Amino acid sequence: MMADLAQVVVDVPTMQTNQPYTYLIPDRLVEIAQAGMRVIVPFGSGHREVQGFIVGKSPQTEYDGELKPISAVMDLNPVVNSELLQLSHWMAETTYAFWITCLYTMLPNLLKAKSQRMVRIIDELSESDQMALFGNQDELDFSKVQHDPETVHKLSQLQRDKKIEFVYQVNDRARVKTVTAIKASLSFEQYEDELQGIAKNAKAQHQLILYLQTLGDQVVALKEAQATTGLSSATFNLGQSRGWLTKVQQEVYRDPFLQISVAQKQTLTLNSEQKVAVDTIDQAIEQSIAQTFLLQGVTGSGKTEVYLRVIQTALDQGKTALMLVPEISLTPQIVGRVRSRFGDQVAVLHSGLSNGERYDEWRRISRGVAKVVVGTRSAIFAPLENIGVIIMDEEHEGSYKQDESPRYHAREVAKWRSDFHHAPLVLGSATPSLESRARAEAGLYQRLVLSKRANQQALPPIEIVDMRPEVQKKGETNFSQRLLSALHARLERHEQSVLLLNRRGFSSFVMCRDCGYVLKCPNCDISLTLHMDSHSMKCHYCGHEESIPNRCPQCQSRRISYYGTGTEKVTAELGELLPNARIIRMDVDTTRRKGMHQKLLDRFGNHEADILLGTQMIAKGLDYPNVTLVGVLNADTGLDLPDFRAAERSFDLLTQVSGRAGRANKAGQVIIQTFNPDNYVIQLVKEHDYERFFATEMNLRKLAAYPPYYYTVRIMGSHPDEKEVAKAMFEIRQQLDQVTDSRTIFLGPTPRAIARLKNCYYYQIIIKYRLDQKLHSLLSQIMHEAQSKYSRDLQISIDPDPQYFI
Ligand SMILES: Nc1ncnc2c1ncn2[C@@H]1O[C@H](COP(=O)(O)OP(=O)(O)OP(=O)(O)O)[C@@H](O)[C@H]1O
Ligand SMILES: [Zn+2]
Ligand SMILES: [Zn+2]
Repeated sequence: MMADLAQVVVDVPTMQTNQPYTYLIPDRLVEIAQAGMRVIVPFGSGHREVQGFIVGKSPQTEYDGELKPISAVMDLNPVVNSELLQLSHWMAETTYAFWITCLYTMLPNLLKAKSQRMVRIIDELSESDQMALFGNQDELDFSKVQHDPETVHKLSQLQRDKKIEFVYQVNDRARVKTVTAIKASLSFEQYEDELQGIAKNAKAQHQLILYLQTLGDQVVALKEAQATTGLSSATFNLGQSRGWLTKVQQEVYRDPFLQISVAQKQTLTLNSEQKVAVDTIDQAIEQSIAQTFLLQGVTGSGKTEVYLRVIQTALDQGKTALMLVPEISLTPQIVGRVRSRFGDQVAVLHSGLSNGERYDEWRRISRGVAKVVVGTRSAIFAPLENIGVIIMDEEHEGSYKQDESPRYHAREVAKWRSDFHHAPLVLGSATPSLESRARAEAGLYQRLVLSKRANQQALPPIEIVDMRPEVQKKGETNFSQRLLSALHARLERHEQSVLLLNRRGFSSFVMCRDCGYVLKCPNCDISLTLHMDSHSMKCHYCGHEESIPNRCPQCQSRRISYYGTGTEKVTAELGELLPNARIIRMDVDTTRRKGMHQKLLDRFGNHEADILLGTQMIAKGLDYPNVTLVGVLNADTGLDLPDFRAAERSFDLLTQVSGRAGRANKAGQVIIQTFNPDNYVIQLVKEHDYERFFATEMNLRKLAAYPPYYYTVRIMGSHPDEKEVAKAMFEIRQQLDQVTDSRTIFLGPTPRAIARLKNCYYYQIIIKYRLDQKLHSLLSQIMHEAQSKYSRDLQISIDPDPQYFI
């Protein structure tokens, strides 16, 4: 027999089912079914039905095996195009994720529909069957009875007798939003005739006709027509009954821009460095070259303007553009800028959108209506065709890596799409990740430098204030004399200040308040993490453990304590010190409600407050001309986190926040308070010297065998029983030892920082390697075997290039 076959990846996320299954395409679906569509297929035993994706079709083939047919198709057009289909497969391979999970990751939530299986009567049933099964209805929701074996048995008998059939009601949650709209039904002359026929005093009818004459072929939302004419809905209803107009349902897109204030449109003349950058990237766009550029520009150097110009070039070439930002709430102004330049062609994708808004934006993109996409991490999967350029702003940000499955890094996906479309990729940052900077050093990326601020001013001078004498003099305080008088001066000059309270790693480590000493692991030179559950200090790398000290090992002070303090407390302290200052506090609590983030920033932008005090969320992307002072209350918290990227992250954060001062015509100043004034990170931030930081940090990474010299992978195991997970992880370690390259380095297994979470114990192995041909397939094999080899409750996950080691 000849038949069309489809390869289907089913929505059963286990390793055993992580491959396409072959199904028969029934005759009625042959014309419809295509790769990239969602389908319903029978799977396993009994009446189980699952959703899946067609990932491939094979033409008419001889087959004699027992193949099951696809039950239903959920889409009329593919929801995943062939590029994204290939990408999903690559991603599943490289991130050790299930293929089905990767496919869903690419789609808006609303498309993750559940289907409902209904039983429908097609021939008359016996009175007793009718009543027992269906009552007065002629349909039955199968999920309500599927666990009752007697009913199921009865139903399958009836199905065999062709008395009933199974149908699928796809409860597609994807709902298109519509509004009532009107269009004119008559020609201009016909309206003239109608005008003759209405009474002179029927003013409203008169006006309606005149309005309809202006419409031509336009379809106008009823609301809008009412607003324009000032006529009531009764008048429009009358017009409809007289045959003057027709009402139609018009599809609308929910506007996700309501929250975002659109910045003024401005035309800037590029400075010479900007011009070189734009010209170089333009050339790659025009010649379709998949070159990666590292746009390394100091804070306020006008990177955004470069992005906007090259997006314009892509559009001029009839292509599209994709721009990623780390978190819309971190870079709220950028969306406004893109939108003001490119208007309705822009679609925005980020987690702050409702599911409906997200779905609408996604449709605008896949239909080719939106040609520019701005969005956060998952926007990298935007179904744009013919991409001309991909941009990643703040490319060093950790949020570009997803920390749940699939554990992809948007930068790697961007690279893949850049290759696919032969389009350049632009990585922009004032503080590039060491990985990217090193690749530029090696010539893999082309480096473009913006060394000066766009406003022609110098970067703001940075002053370091040693908090140890301050605290000794005045006792516990968050404000040095120096910072207070600088704040005072700003109040008098009606200028604004930004204060950063660094909460990174809050309370997780122990520091001496007298000498700044931080407890470190004797083996790894990485700070120990406080574990309240076991009342001890632990190293997350080698497992070293010691008790929480009472006295500082360096200066014997008793003032060694958990370090950290909250924004609320600090705001109150500042309120007492500067009673006349108007302060806006910005942290997770004050920005929890939708739109609050933007509201607070707008208030600050309108100078309704003098001081913006907040956590990391205020450090990036803000561009307010009146801000002339930036204060960092506590530079230390991030410095000694038990993570080899701790120094890099601190350097980034301090540089970024410093960059908020003096961005327009007024000069800026920065004050950084610290208990570790001699720390190299703080010193190099003060010098605005990213390049030296890069060189210094590279040396340390080389010595300690960390990225970018080595790649890292983390294997994580969890189980409700600690013995089980430990045993499995030690076995995995042995398995790795036997096969992998001798230069590959293993750390662990060790318990994780939060060793017990949701009643599961977590152990990890960290692998550092340079070239290891066998490692990838071995790790895939470990994933495959985990569920069959060990107890069912053991969960194994593999994270390539983990961003956080805590
Ligand atoms: N060629 C130019 N001439 C005048 N002003 C410019 C020029 N280019 C950019 N600007 C202005 O300089 C300011 C800083 O630019 P932008 O915000 O793009 O910097 P950035 O490099 O993205 O900085 P950051 O990394 O700190 O966010 C903006 O207000 C922008 O309008
Ligand atoms: Zn001390
Ligand atoms: Zn250690």
